[in-house]
Amino acid sequence: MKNTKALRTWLDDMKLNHPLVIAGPCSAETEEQVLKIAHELKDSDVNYYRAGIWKPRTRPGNFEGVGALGLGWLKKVKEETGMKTCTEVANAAHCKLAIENDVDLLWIGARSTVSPFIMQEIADALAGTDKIVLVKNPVNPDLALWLGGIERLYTAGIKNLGAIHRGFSTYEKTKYRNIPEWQIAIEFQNKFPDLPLINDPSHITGNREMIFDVSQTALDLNFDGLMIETHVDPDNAWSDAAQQVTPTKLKQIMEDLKIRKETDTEAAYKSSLDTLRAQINVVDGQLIDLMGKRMKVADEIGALKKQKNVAVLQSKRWNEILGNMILEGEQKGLSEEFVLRMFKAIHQESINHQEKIIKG
Ligand SMILES: O=C(O)C(=O)C[C@]1(C(=O)O)C=C[C@@H](O)C=C1
Repeated sequence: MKNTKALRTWLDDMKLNHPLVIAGPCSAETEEQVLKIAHELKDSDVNYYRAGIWKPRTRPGNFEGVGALGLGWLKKVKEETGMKTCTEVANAAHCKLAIENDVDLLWIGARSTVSPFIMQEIADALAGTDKIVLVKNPVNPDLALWLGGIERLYTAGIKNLGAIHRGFSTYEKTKYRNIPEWQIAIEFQNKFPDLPLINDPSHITGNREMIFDVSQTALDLNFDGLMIETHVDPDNAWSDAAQQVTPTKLKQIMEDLKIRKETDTEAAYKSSLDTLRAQINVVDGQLIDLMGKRMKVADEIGALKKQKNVAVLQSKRWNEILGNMILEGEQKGLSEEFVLRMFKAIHQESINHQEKIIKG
């Protein structure tokens, strides 16, 4: 699968003057709830009305969705409000039912994207469809697996494709429910700049207070749209209560978000940007130069250790360096997370250099 302009035809054809918006409840609970939310979202920027009817849950015993019954409710949403509809599909039977019931857009959840067998089953079930199909990132931060899933659909003749970035699972507790790892979304765009990419701040944050901030970051990073879970009574939602917003709040978020343009043609802007980018080029060159110098010193330490048969890894010394660098970084406005990541990478390269010498 190659990047082509044709990948974004379905989105371009919508001729939107704002990001694509998908909103609606995490789960369809009752017909009344589904219709009430839909009516409240009818006259807004929302392009597709979402409602999960088959819900993959971490543990058994939780509400797992109303099932096929909800498809009739989505049909009613379309009849009564004119809004297009979408839902998650996770196997061939779901795909068949969703298509039969004229759901307009289907998405594949993170727990399905991880499984090539499931992705192939879904691709075969949807083969040749002109429905829009969006693929959420797998739960683990694996870009190749994400793209591989999309490619299975493409190969099955599904051409109206896109991706949803919903963040990644971690063992450690963070302020996010699923950490965004924005770097993966950036790499995604580098590989497929024309494949529509939607952000799902609801699953990234797990917390309605953080949804605006993550949505703005997504727009600042050129995302094409947002999927935001919306409920008339979020606190009493049957699933994911903490991350849903009310329709009124959603409208406010859409109003407050700043939509950035790709670039600006004004001469003064271009010239200032060129000057600053020239400075960045110089500093980047210095960084590489310094890294090269640091690794030469590491090589010398490696040679010394080889003579005396001393281990490469020296945890005490390394932890001292890390502690000092975090403190120094803080004074220069660098986050602890960044300093840790950077120095862990430097340490690994230093170890690789010394390993070459000690084994040589
Ligand atoms: O100080 C050492 O012993 C080194 O080998 C250097 C260095 C480093 O790159 O700073 C590399 C490996 C050790 O684990 C600790 C530190």
